[in-house]
Amino acid sequence: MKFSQPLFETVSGNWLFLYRLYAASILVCICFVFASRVKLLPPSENGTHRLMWIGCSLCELAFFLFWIPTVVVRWDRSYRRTFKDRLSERHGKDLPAVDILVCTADPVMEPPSMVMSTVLSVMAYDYPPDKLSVFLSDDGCSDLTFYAMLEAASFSKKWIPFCHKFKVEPRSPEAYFSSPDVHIEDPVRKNECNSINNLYEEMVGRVEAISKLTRVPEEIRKSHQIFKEWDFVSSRNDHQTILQIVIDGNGRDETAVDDEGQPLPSLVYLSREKRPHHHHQFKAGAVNALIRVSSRISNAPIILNLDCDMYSNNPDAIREALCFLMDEESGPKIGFVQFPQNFVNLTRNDLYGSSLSQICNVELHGFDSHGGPCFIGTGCFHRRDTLSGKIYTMESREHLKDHKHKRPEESATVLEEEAKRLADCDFEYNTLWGKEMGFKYGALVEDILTGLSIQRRGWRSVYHNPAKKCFLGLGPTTLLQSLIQQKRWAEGQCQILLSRYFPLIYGWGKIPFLLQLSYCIYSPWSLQSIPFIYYFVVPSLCLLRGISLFPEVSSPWGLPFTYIIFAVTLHDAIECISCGATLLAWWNGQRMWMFKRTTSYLFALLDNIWRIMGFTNSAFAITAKVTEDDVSERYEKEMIEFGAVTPMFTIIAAIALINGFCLIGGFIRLLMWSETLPQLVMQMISCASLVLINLPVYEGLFFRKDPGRMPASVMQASLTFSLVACSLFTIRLPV
Ligand SMILES: O=c1ccn([C@@H]2O[C@H](COP(=O)(O)OP(=O)(O)O[C@H]3O[C@H](CO)[C@@H](O)[C@H](O)[C@H]3O)[C@@H](O)[C@H]2O)c(=O)[nH]1
Ligand SMILES: [Mn+2]
Repeated sequence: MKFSQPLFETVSGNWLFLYRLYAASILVCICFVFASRVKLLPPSENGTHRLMWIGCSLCELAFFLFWIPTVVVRWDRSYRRTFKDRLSERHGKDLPAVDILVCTADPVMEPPSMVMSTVLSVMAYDYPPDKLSVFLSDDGCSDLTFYAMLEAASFSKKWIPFCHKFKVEPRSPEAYFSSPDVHIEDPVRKNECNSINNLYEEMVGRVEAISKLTRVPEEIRKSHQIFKEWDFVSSRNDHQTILQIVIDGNGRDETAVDDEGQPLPSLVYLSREKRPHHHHQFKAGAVNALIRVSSRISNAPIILNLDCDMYSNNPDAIREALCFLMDEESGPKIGFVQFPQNFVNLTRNDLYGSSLSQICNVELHGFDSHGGPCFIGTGCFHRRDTLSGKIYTMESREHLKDHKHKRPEESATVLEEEAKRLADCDFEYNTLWGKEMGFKYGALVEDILTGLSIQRRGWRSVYHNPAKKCFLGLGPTTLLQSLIQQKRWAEGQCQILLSRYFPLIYGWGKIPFLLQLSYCIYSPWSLQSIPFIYYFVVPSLCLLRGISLFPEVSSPWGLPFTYIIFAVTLHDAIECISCGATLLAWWNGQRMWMFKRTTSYLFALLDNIWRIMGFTNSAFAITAKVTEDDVSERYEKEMIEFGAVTPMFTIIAAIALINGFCLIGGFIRLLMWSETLPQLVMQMISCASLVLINLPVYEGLFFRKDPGRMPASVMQASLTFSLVACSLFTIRLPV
């Protein structure tokens, strides 16, 4: 047979038997823990003690339930490898067209110069330019962002041929010119590089200068009709659709060529209509408008979805994805190919645990082995069919190479007029958009929900994590930003958990059972807040009164507890380090893990309760991609940024202080009644580790002088709260 060789291969993970052995041993110990909880239950005359004990047992039951899906995703893991040479041999330049959809939403938090670099990085893919179209959705409806696209369009005429000629990498000009180690020997290249660098700097200078004004200056507005549209914009949430084909590329317009005479990719700017009475559905709404607009303008069978900060770091990424989608055998069933999210702006020890490294390097591989990764919003190639609601069946199987792609013949002006209507508010009324078609509405993690529903329609997905990172973006750079992002994710997951889309119900009989269980690793995030807060506070408080909540450490009943804590911690550290993190990064990750559970997840839960009771609506808080200079200086130095007044920090500080007081109180007690030591050792250790991990919090409260310290009001509130809690607990409630 001619095409007997596949375009990719799948291998299973190594060392899995060790993991399974470890998981089994934990399971056995969990059984003993539960047995000891029942066996050693304090008698009913010890009211408080009994109550606290039962509380601990319930928490442990919850931990056990949360733990199950983490084992499921680690049980088996798939790794993929592609054969791009076979793809080129077989298909040459006869490759499918690709539409790249980029979303931006705020010219201040997402600077136009950054968006410009992302757009340029994908325009410069090693891919036939007549097959590439880039669509930018601007939810900020900013004429500055539009102006940046005009600049990007003219710069692309130089940038793209330069990239192709010298095989430049990465293809984001911002990333390329900022990396200090561009040793170039070749004098011709050096010259060209310098002159392009100058052009780039000038362009960024212009864009940034204009960004400082609130409006694009008159002389520029005069040169482009389209700027008149902004005269009708009342606000970013109340305006008509603005759509412009900035480059009518792909060989349609003879003048749309680069400096070497090669056709340019198309570039389209869209700001969809928004009206106060109409729910715009955040990113999902923006992407759906882009899907429709792109279907009219270029209608490529493949769609790449990107956040505006996620630039392409690998010029071959499209071919990587095509090795799956175009595979003769399994290709037609693959609905989407997900790449990991990687970040360029992390500190060495990943201060805010933003790297997602365990999710991307372990868990998603587990998803993949159970039927396919979830969709994580960015860095993902979809078949257009999956986003138009199509169901996968053996009869409807279509090979991409047989796909007949027809580019519209109409002029750009006609296309603009027609496509514009597709982005109007009322276009979606009484349609299946947001339900069966496009990205799904109704959850702040529209990506997870969308991916799940695609898989439910019979498609499978593939997770591809090649050594050369394909997409690089920006993670949050302050503690508060990070906690707010985590809150949005947990809130979205909770929305899914409480809806009919809960994977165990929605996916029942439609997707593999293990995949359903894998999804449950993230759904209960917000619910985790309650038992963890209990566990971080109550056992420590109990030290003050000498109430023992764990078996004696030296007794046989104490052994399973010690083993679980020791083994779980060790496994987590090993896993984290094997994903490339430093030991300190792991430690920072533990702290963030705790902060998230006590604040982000708690507020996500509360917001969901408010929402169900009808008080609030959920909102998508965008993560800022820029930071003030002094803040980013502290970030570089890995000093945690506490300088904001927020209930989140009050909770963090209060828990740290309670544990600090309890540790001191516990010591004093032990000095007086040393015979109670064996019963309290475990609580002392847990309290001491909490104090240890919270050291930067005490520093922020009492020792730092810089603006990143805890604000005085947060300190007062948390001190009052923790003192009251500790004294109330010590004074009365007889045991
Ligand atoms: O009303 C909105 C809000 C956001 N965005 C865009 O959505 C993207 C993601 O927003 P960001 O603030 O960077 O959020 P993250 O938490 O980093 O995003 C992650 O989580 C989101 C779900 O919460 C997914 O949609 C994203 O793809 C995923 O990268 C950005 O390009 C925004 O411009 C819009 O287009 N319209
Ligand atoms: Mn982001």
